[in-house]
This record gives sequence, C-alpha cells and structure tokens, in this order.
Amino acid sequence: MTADVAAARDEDAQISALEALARQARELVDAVVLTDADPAELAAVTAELAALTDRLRAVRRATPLPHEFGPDGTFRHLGNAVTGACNPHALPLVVERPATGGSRAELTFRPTHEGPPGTVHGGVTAMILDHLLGDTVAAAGRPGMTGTLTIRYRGRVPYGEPVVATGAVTRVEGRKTWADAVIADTAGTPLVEATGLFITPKAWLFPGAGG
Ligand SMILES: CCCCC/C=C\C/C=C\C/C=C\C/C=C\CCCC(=O)SCCNC(=O)CCNC(=O)[C@H](O)C(C)(C)COP(=O)(O)OP(=O)(O)OC[C@H]1O[C@@H](n2cnc3c(N)ncnc32)[C@H](O)[C@@H]1OP(=O)(O)O
Repeated sequence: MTADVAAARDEDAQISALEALARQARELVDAVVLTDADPAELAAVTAELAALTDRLRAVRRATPLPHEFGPDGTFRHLGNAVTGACNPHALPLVVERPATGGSRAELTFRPTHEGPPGTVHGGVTAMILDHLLGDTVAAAGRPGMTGTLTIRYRGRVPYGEPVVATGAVTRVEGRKTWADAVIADTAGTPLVEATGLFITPKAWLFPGAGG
C-alpha cells in the first residue's frame, strides 16, 4: 500500500466516523426536542453531554470541513449547513441532478424544524430552497452567490412526511442567473415557492480580483 492510498483510507475512516457522530448528534437533538424526562434525569443527561462536549473540544479544528471538488468535478461540502453529512445541523439534504436539467431533492423535515405548531419554520424551508436554487444554477454551469431570494408560502409544510423540492433556471444575463424552486407535497401540490437571483462573483471569473 502506497503512502497516498494509506492517507486516503485514513481520511475515509475519519469522514465515516464524523458522519456517524453527526447522525448521532441529530438523533440527540430530536430526542431533546421530544423528551419528557423529569428534571433530575434531564440534569443527569446534561452533565454527561457537558463531559462529551469537553472531549470533542479538546481536539478542535479551526473551521468546519471545507468544500472541495472531486476528480470527476463533483462538489462536496461535508460541513455545509444544508447538505453536510458531517454537520448535525444539516438535514442533510441529498440533491440529485436529473438528466432533464435542474436540481431535485426528496426530504423529510423533523419535529426539530417546527415553527408554527405542526408546521415547519418558514426560515428553514427558505434555507432549503436557497440551497436548491444555488445547486440549480451551479448545475447549469453558472455557480453563484444568492443576491436576492423571494419566498411565497402557499401552504403549511408538515414534518414527518416526505416532500419534494425541485429547481430550474429561468433566465440568464451576464453574471446573473435567475431560478425558480418549489417544495411540494408528494401529490405535487406546491407548498413553498422561491425565486432567486444568483450572481457569479467577479472574483470567481477573475481569481485574484478579491471579493
Ligand atoms: C456556497 C458555494 C461555494 C462554492 C461554489 C462553487 C461551485 C458550486 C458547485 C455546486 C454548488 C452547489 C450548491 C450551492 C448551493 C448553495 C448556494 C448557497 C448560496 C448562499 O447562501 S450565498 C450566501 C448569501 N449571499 C451572500 O453572502 C452574497 C454577498 N454578496 C456578495 O458576495 C457580492 O455582493 C455579490 C457576489 C452578490 C456581487 O458582488 P460582485 O462584486 O461580484 O458584483 P457587483 O457588485 O459588481 O454586481 C454585479 C451586478 O449584480 C448586481 N447585484 C449585486 N448584488 C446584488 C444583490 N444582492 N441583489 C441584486 N443585484 C445585485 C449589481 O447591481 C450589478 O448589476 P449590474 O451589472 O446590472 O449593474
């Protein structure tokens, strides 16, 4: 085994272990949101969690895992707030790019995403749509940063039931790309619609220009 292969295997093992930790942390958050334990039990669990937190903090990175491009051009961001498999905050969203264009994701929100009773928080659905729009413009070869994001909430988004998010580019002009996205129920009824303007930063076209 060459040193490169051994290093790649070590990195794979590290990432798998981090993914498992993030999955467990999501389970923990869900359990916290839904627990009905008594105060003494809550205090005991809190003390155990404090000890675990200290263990992890003892070996701390300066930043979350960075984004990277694989040899086949695929984009991976394990620390991302929406898609990051190693980020407990992330659903994580798994985005597909259908051959017909655009981006698509099937997802199921959890009770931890609740805003109004029984309904997913509007800021959470906006975040998902922002990401899906960003992936949509990137899939069209026009990656960019969100300039504007407009959301129309048409129906309550439930948690605990699958919903489908889809996005498509609608217009391009210079460094600007507009796209629409929607979260719909499995019958296709639109629940939240979004339009975004994405701008490819000057710096991405001309590396070294700053920004
Ligand atoms: C996160 C991805 C990183 C890596 C990406 C690479 C590849 C990606 C591959 C796959 C990615 C998959 C998924 C990505 C998913 C999600 C994306 C998440 C998106 C976000 O979560 S992102 C965070 C929120 N976002 C910001 O943090 C932006 C802060 N901001 C800036 O970084 C700059 O401000 C910028 C870049 C916007 C412009 O800077 P700039 O210097 O390049 O351009 P400049 O100012 O010259 O404007 C040129 C023309 O755009 C007009 N214009 C400018 N800003 C506007 C605005 N806000 N609204 C309307 N029009 C605007 C001007 O009026 C002018 O228009 P005109 O030419 O007509 O006069």
